[in-house]
Amino acid sequence: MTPVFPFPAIVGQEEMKQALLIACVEPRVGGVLVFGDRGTAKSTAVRALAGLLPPIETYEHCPYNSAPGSAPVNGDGRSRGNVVSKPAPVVDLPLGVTEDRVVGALDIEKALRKGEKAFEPGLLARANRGFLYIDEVNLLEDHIVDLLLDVAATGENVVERDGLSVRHPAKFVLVGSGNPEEGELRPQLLDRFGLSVEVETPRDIEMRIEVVRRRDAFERDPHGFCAQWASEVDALRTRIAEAQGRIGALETPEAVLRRASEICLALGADGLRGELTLIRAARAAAALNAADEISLEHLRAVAPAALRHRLRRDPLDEAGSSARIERGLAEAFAA
Ligand SMILES: Nc1ncnc2c1ncn2[C@@H]1O[C@H](COP(=O)(O)OP(=O)(O)OP(=O)(O)O)[C@@H](O)[C@H]1O
Repeated sequence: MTPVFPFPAIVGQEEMKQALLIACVEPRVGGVLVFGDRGTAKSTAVRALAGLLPPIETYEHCPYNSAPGSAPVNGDGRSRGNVVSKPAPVVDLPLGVTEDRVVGALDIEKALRKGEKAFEPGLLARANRGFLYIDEVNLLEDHIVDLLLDVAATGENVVERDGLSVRHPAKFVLVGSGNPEEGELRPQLLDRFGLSVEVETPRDIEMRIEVVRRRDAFERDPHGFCAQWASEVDALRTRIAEAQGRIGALETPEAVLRRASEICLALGADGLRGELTLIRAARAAAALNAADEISLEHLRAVAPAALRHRLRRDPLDEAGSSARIERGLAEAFAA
């Protein structure tokens, strides 16, 4: 099997990498949106994520990636096989996918052949305990995005139709990428993604050369290239695992809570998802930095990703939401 391009070998694109790491450490931040130019390592980064998460223990033939010792989903009597260790799943959701394929449906073949009412699990089952990736999420039908966001928020897929009543765990981090020139997401959907990052084609010539050099080295000898990066991948994997262990004990000082609300008020963010995400993301950033508590610096570092998609459009401000956030943050932190 050809290995995937290693995460730490991605040149630059720091905000995207940081947002994905935060989602690994704290999946409750909600999904991550990665919008920007084509060919800027968006899908490369998502595929590399699997290599950063600890493998999952599950049953060999379990389509839901159930944890060992858990009861079979809906009392399914099929043999699940032995417990094995598998890489955390990264499941692609293709455009034009049907709702049946996403949530699962009645197994027609079984229904016709044996008259049995069995459930054929969908992509949400396969993504359990991993990542669900939608390239060109802005081109996906709204009702599918809506459904995915619901399941991502609850961690459970409930199917009630065709005489079926099935409920199974579907805990995954949703990552959507797209190019805004090809269409935008409705604001209602935007707001329900936890973090949103912008990726741009690097203008720095050294950076561009480094991208080509690394990609070329990877394509010539994928195994050799991955071996060269193995210690960095290991170090990052350990950092994530340690952050996951540390995050529950992190304190949130009053000053940080207050500043988060002040920033959201000053920027006019809609609703309170902004504050909630800001604090969760800052806590994950602090855990990744092995800090004892969340600081104002952590808050500042994650604020653009947590808030840029939650600002009301201002038709008179041509600078765009990223520039508005930077201005707002500069004012909030100058105080
Ligand atoms: N910063 C980078 N570091 C390493 N490789 C990069 C970088 N930017 C682009 N690449 C390389 O460019 C190619 C295209 O990247 P990728 O397929 O991830 O793009 P994408 O952003 O998902 O684009 P699209 O939206 O068109 O699918 C890959 O071979 C990838 O390795």
